[in-house]
Amino acid sequence: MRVPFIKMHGLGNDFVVLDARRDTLPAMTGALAARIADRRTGIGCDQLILLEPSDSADFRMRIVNADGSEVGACGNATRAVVLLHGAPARIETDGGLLAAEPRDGGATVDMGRPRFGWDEIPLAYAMDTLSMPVGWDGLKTPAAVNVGNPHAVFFVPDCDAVALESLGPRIENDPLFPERVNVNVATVESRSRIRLRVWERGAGLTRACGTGACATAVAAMRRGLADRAVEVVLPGGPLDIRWGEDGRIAMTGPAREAYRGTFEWDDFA
Ligand SMILES: N[C@@H](CCC[C@H](N)C(=O)O)C(=O)O
Repeated sequence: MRVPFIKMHGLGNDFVVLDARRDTLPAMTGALAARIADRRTGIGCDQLILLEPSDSADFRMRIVNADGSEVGACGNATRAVVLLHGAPARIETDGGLLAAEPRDGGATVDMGRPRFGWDEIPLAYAMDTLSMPVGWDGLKTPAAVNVGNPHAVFFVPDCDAVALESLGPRIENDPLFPERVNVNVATVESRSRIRLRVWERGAGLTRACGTGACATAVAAMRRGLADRAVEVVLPGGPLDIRWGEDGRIAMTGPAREAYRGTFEWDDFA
């Protein structure tokens, strides 16, 4: 069976989007998604995105990491799919209901309210999540935030100097995080600008992570390091993050369609 796909990205965090609202597709499995995501033998992407019909929203978005794990949130993909939708949309995800609207070649997404309880991250045992009393080599006392998915945020003098390729997978898979974790290293440059690199759970180093930008901005604001509106600059470019008085996070940034194609489902099944 030949299946159409759309290749999209948000600041270089790239996606293969399959639209099962229109095309009837066989069931997606983690192994199949991982084969499609493979950059040498598949189409290649950080996340596979499946759009499906929804009873409670305009459509449902499923998010599968390159390693085949299905997860609750992806900020960059949310901007990409609302751009594709071409109109304001309510989107059902495993991490909650999101409202998003296209804007200037990108989108603004209401990412909802962050959660800070140790069991909501989740962590393996109770501890302070604003300044966790733990460390891995030079990286220590992270903040933990759940924005539909789990994040650990480390504030460091220079995020470009951190060996994230080696520390990222160690922290991601530490038993302290029973559902693994996305690892963020951030440098606060001013009260309105933060530099950020992210080792993503299930995908490794990516050029940008929307939920990572939200988690980092909120952690910096809670620690009194930043104002309620910040520019978070990732290797792929900047995102505008605002944490409203109502507790909800608004993320604004670009998204692009790169190209469209088809593939033979059975080649990957
Ligand atoms: N790229 C994403 C996050 C994708 C999911 C993440 N790797 C996880 O496992 O939670 C973003 O833009 O937020």
